[in-house]
Order: sequence, then structure tokens, then C-alpha cells
Amino acid sequence: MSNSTHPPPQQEQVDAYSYLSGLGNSFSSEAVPGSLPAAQNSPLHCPLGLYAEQLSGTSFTSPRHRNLRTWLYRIKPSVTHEPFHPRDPPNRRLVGDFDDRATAVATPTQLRWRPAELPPPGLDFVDGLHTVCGAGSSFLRHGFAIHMYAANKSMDGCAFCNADGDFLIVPQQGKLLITTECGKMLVPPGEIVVIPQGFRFAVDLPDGPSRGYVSEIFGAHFQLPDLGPIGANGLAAARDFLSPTAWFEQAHRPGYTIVQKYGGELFTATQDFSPFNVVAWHGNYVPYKYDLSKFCPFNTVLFDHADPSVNTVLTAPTDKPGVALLDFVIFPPRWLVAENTFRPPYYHRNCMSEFMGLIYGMYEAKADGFLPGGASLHSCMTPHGPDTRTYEATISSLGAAAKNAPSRLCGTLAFMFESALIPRVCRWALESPSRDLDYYQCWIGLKSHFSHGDGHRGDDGDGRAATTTGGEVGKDAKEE
Ligand SMILES: O=C(O)Cc1cc(O)ccc1O
Ligand SMILES: [Fe+2]
Repeated sequence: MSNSTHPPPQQEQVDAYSYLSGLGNSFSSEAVPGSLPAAQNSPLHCPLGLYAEQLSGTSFTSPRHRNLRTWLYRIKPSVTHEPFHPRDPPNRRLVGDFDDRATAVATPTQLRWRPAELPPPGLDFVDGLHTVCGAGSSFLRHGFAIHMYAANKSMDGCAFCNADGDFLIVPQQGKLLITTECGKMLVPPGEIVVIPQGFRFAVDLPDGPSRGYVSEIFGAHFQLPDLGPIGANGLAAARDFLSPTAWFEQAHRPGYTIVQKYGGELFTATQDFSPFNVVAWHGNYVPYKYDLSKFCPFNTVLFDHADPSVNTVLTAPTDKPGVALLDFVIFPPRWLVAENTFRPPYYHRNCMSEFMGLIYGMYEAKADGFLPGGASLHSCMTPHGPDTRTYEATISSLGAAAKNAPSRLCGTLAFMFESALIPRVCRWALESPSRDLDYYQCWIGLKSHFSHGDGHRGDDGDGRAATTTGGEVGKDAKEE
């Protein structure tokens, strides 16, 4: 059915695969006509001799508007496997509980990383995944983790299953072909994919090496943000989220391995069949992908800089209204039209913690040092903002007319994972050779432009010039 030339209604052929459009919908999909039971979930005999299996993403008793579950009709049920054992070798760079200070530590320092080197040959998505920072605990069902991955090998004879939380994956380089129990999705850089807790999936690399970012949330799921006064339309539209259509493999697969992440540790169990043996499914708990170029940005049209929440693609809420466990925010190409306004991000300190990545191009707040595939972390109340070069270029010699003219920010795509929880940072991330230990220098050259009536201007206010690493301190002000 997924390779039919005439997809059935509601099914869209987007790339090599067919998808179902919508977020939060109740979908159904069958790879063989008639394989989905009619009118009930668990008949005495399922069509074609399939087993019925429910995958629950929320407690059975969650309120109806939040309740997520899917019924999978499969050739053999998931339970048909040998016992779980700790995986050998383990991946010691995965964390699911951030209370252990031997692993992850608190630091208010501004952190930045250069893009990672490509990994040694033979690393798949599971081995290429490492945690950068996070908070809370998968055991307590509250918290998040931020991982990065770099892989150069397709997963072979194994599937991954994350019992801890949902993965939101942001490929930065190299397409991902993700096979899930609901079907297949192709995810190039510029798109994101969400694999909810518990789904088994395998990552192939059809383009060769791939690297990117992953946010994982414990005890919550992503949803679209409320739009408030924006109205009924704008930002990410539900119909642009695409879920796979049923696809299955039937072959005997001796030694097939399920790699289960559970409490941040990996376990394996073998079975003699592929977990991608779901012939039909229906429900609202599904993996999905989203093309970030479909995002419809709203922004300032007269003056001042809007808070980045205006660019929220998906949010995972906490119990406090308006406070996110994790927001996924993008900084897409767009027009800048604000008048008499400092258009780059403002200097700020935030009670939320901000992890940023760059998919391509240059980020509007950083003229240097923040590169595609790199990352930064500005934790709770840690000051940050545009680097010296960005600030000086923005306020420089250009006439007011040019500064007020509309300009199009092109060829750039940055994003932010923003959380109300304070992350601890993994020791290996702090000690990584990719860490940019000079990051703070990008602000050290910011000089005083202060000027007032006593004729004393352009220094730090105590008569001494500000120290800097190479900038010409106070020069502009004194030359005015
Ligand atoms: O820190 C950052 O670069 C992200 C960010 C962007 C912006 O436009 C406003 C606030 C903010 O935190
Ligand atoms: Fe910020």
C-alpha cells in the first residue's frame, strides 16, 4: 500500500514514502487491505491471524484530550523475545538521571562547542549518541536530556527502543531513514522527527555519515503551542506534521536484537523476527516528522525585538501554565522590518535554560564561532547575547534609513531547546576537545558607549578604558 501509485485519501506521497498528515489525529493505516479489525480493537480472531497489541503513551486514565495510545496488529507480539541483559558494550555516555554528580555537574558558565569530528568508522546511531546535559530523572518521569549523535553506519539487525522518553531528533548533516513500527520516514536536515517513548525504530543512513541533535523528554509529550492573540493559524500547522503509513517485513531474522534504553542504560534482548512486523495500526500515539521550512513565522512589524517564544514549533508542558519542560524553537529565514530597533537578539538573562544548535548558515547573534553542527548552552540566569562583532556591526556607520529598511535573513536555520529545569552538564561534554574554552572572549570586547553631559564618555566610568582583547576601546565614542 505504501508504494501504491494512487495513495488512498488522506495519504500523501512526500518523498519515497507515503505519510498521513496531521498532529494529534486518530489515524489508521493498513499495509494489506482488510488487515485492520473493523469496529473493535481486540477481536477474538484478528484479520489475517495477526496479534493485537496496544502501545500506551499516557496512563490509561489520562484525560481524554491528552490520552495517547495506538493499536498495532502484528505478525508476532513484541513480547516474543529472550530475556533482557545489560548491553555489551554499554554506551557509557548516555544519562537518564542527572542527580549523579560524578557524571554531570552544575555550571553557570556560558558554554559553546565546535562541531564534532566525524566518528570512527562503524558507529551506528545507538553507539554514536551521547548526552550533553539534562535535568531530572527518567525514573521520576520528570526531566529532559539533550544528546548529540554522530554516526556513519546504518543500524543492522537491531532496533532501538527508548523506554525513558520521547526523542525529538534534529539531523544537521546526512539524511535519516527511520523505520518504525508504524512505517518508514525519510528525514533530511531541515526536517525534524519525533519518536515517542516506547516505539521501536531503526536508523539507516542512506546518504552516509549523519550528525545532529536530540532532545529527550521524560514524562511529557510534545504538542503545538497555543497561539493566543495570533489566532487560529500560524507558526507550525498541524497538517504539516507527517506520520508514516503501515509497512512490515515478514522474513525470519535469527539473532535480531532489541536495544532498550531504560533508566539511561542500554539492555538487549534477541528474537528471531523483525519488530517491524506491524501490518496495520490505528491510534493517536505515533511517530511524526516536520519540515521546518513549512513554519509560518510571526514577528515584530513595527518596532522592538520579539521574545523567541514567538518561534515555538513544539512545546512539552509542565503542570504550570506557560512553563515548558522543553520548548523547541527555531530561528528560520524571515524578513526583519522593525524600525529604530536593535534587530539581533537582545542581551538577556533568562530563568529558563537555553541550549542552541545550528543546522545551516550563520546565527544572527554570533558573527564568529557558532558553526553548523556546533552547540551552545546558556543556563538559567547566565548572561548572554550578541557577540562584539555583531553588536558593533549593528550599531555601526550604516545610516538610519538602511537600518530601518526591510532586510531578509536568508540561508540560516538555528534552533533552541529551552527548559524551565536547570541542566547539569556531562563531564565528557565539559572536557570535550570540541569545547570552545574561549567562548567568553566573544563578549569581552564589548565596550562602553556611555556618554553624558560631563564630557566624560566612552570609557568604563571610572576613567580607565575597558580592557579588551584587540578591540579599540572607546575609540568610536571619543571620535564622535
Ligand atoms: O539567546 C539566544 O540567542 C536565543 C534568543 C533569541 C532571541 O531572538 C531572543 C532571545 C533569545 O534567548
Ligand atoms: Fe537567549
